[in-house]
Amino acid sequence: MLPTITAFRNSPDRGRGLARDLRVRWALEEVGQPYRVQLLDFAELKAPTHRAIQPFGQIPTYEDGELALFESGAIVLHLAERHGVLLPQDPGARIRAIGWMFAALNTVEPSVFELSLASILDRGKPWLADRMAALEAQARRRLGDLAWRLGDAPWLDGGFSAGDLLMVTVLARAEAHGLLEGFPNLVAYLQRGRARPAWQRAYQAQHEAFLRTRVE
Ligand SMILES: N[C@@H](CCC(=O)N[C@@H](CSCc1ccc([N+](=O)[O-])cc1)C(=O)NCC(=O)O)C(=O)O
Repeated sequence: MLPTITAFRNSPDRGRGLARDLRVRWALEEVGQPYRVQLLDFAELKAPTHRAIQPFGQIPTYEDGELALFESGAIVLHLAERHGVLLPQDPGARIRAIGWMFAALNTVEPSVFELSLASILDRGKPWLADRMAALEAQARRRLGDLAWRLGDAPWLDGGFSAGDLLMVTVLARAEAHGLLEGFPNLVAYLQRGRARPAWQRAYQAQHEAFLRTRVE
């Protein structure tokens, strides 16, 4: 029985590769694990059956036999550990790579996601412009720190790791907000991630699911 993930039916990102199942699809492709996808609409997301696995009523989830996981970062970590890929064997390098997973999800992504949220929740509010300016400045501070640390290196710490996989997906959202302007090394890093055949297979699969299920 193949592992099964959940993803959006008729994704609100309109196939732009921003929904968080992409990072799980990418990790599955990197470790060479075939998988099934259960596409959910918003009502199914919030149904008790789905909430039994994902208490917040979101995608993605990952099921494999008795194992049921939520949190895209945890699923990527599980796949990396189970398949012995995406994380170095050396204990010090391994925990540093896991540290970059946390940095992607806990330090960089929040400032970028906050911008996405404000542009939706505060749309039309008189304070939107000021709030977006403040959020953009905060996000660009984080991205500037990341750009400085990455420098001209191909990946964040040695070879490509699960930390890079998550960071690349965070930068894709930053790019969608125009936040990578002025950070050419982050643009190159993002493109390097997207050039990986596993990313391309993952994106193609997610995009095809959108095209099959989109409602105009
Ligand atoms: N921390 C969780 C967060 C998962 C999450 O945010 N899931 C979102 C989809 S990916 C985030 C996302 C949403 C929308 C777009 N978009 O472009 O429209 C892009 C990404 C979801 O299910 N949202 C439905 C809900 O919360 O009710 C994880 O990493 O797994």
